[in-house]
Amino acid sequence: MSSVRQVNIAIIGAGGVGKCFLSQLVALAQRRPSPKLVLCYISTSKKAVFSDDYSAIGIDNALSALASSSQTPLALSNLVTYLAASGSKTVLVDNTSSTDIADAYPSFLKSGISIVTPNKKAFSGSYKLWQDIFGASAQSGARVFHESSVGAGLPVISTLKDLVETGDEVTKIEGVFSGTMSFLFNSFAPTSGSGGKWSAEVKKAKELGYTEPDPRDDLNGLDVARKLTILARLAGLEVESPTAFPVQSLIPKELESVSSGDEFLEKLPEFDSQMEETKVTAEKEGKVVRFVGSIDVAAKQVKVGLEKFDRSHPIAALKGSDNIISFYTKRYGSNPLIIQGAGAGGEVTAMGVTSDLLKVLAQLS
Ligand SMILES: NC(=O)C1=CN([C@@H]2O[C@H](COP(=O)(O)OP(=O)(O)OC[C@H]3O[C@@H](n4cnc5c(N)ncnc54)[C@H](OP(=O)(O)O)[C@@H]3O)[C@@H](O)[C@H]2O)C=CC1
Ligand SMILES: N[C@@H](CC=O)C(=O)O
Ligand code: NA
Repeated sequence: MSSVRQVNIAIIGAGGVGKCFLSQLVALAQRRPSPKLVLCYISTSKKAVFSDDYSAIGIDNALSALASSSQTPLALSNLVTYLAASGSKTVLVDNTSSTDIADAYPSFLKSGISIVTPNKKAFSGSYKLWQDIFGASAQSGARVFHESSVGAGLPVISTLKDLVETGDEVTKIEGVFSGTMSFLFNSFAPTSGSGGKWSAEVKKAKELGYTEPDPRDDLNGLDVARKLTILARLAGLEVESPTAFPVQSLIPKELESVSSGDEFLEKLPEFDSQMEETKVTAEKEGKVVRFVGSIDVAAKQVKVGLEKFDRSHPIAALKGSDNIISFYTKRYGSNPLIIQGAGAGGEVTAMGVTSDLLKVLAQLS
């Protein structure tokens, strides 16, 4: 039986993923009355809702409370102090892509505050930050889970951890790791038919909530590089950063210095011919082009970029925002363990965050 009666929840970020997480939290609180989940803090980058006595913010009214609030977010060091002083077990849910918040994870964890997040920045930042995060967690007992930082809700991180922790030897990880890139190439260069214009598909991917807040973070290959950094570290490689290995960018050279994501999207149609050329070159060989990544654990090599595939290849045949991730291991031999399914989108990403929250609750009890 649970000894913890109440768990405080603090949420930062109420965008595409954050809103879906909130609705999953409403359902979770209804399904599982114990421990009582008390939302004591919620913020976006401009607004916040919280009170000195930690009184519960109605989870189902949190968005309207945020919209009408005149409070501004606490500075991160003050948020650590505020949450640590509540006297209850607390979980921070970081639904942003903020590097500043990621850099503060060790402080939250040292203060006993557990973290669940789809934000890749902390786990793909410097190797020192990685060590500080897991060191702080081991020291305080606070938990940290980040399933949705790779493959959205797909069980990619938990599977890799299980393989490693049960003593299997992971030799290679490869596949399609970006929901945005999958969607873009599946619709721009389909295995049959002609496909849409590159810039129009990029705009659609953003509207569907698949891209990073700034879609250039997807198109420059860094989002995939961040995911591979996380997986490589879990597989035992001390990768220093997502720029420590070759990463192909799909940003036209002429747009590299554009200042905002909006201006980038506005100008992108002028450069559609560049991606069209790449597509036609592959078509002349009877192939399609796809954006993939791989980690060769033995050779300690990680790479991210475009490759050509036969139309019958499982990577060429993906649909929508699907990811496909193959784990080659000693136990699985030449037939890899394969995980496939939607790799982006609010609901499936929030599902990974909610299931991480359940893991924390199980371990706090
Ligand atoms: N979308 C997807 O399919 C997937 C997303 N992820 C990850 O989930 C995270 C969220 O993505 P998504 O919901 O799509 O992004 P959105 O841009 O839709 O939402 C981001 C939210 O975070 C808030 N925010 C940003 N910076 C700060 C800050 N410094 N302090 C407080 N709040 C902040 C924003 O507030 P404001 O509006 O005021 O700026 C906004 O509410 C990202 O890390 C992303 O990589 C992971 C897997 C899949
Ligand atoms: N922008 C990312 C979101 C999930 O990590 C993607 O498209 O995969
Ligand atoms: Na995942």
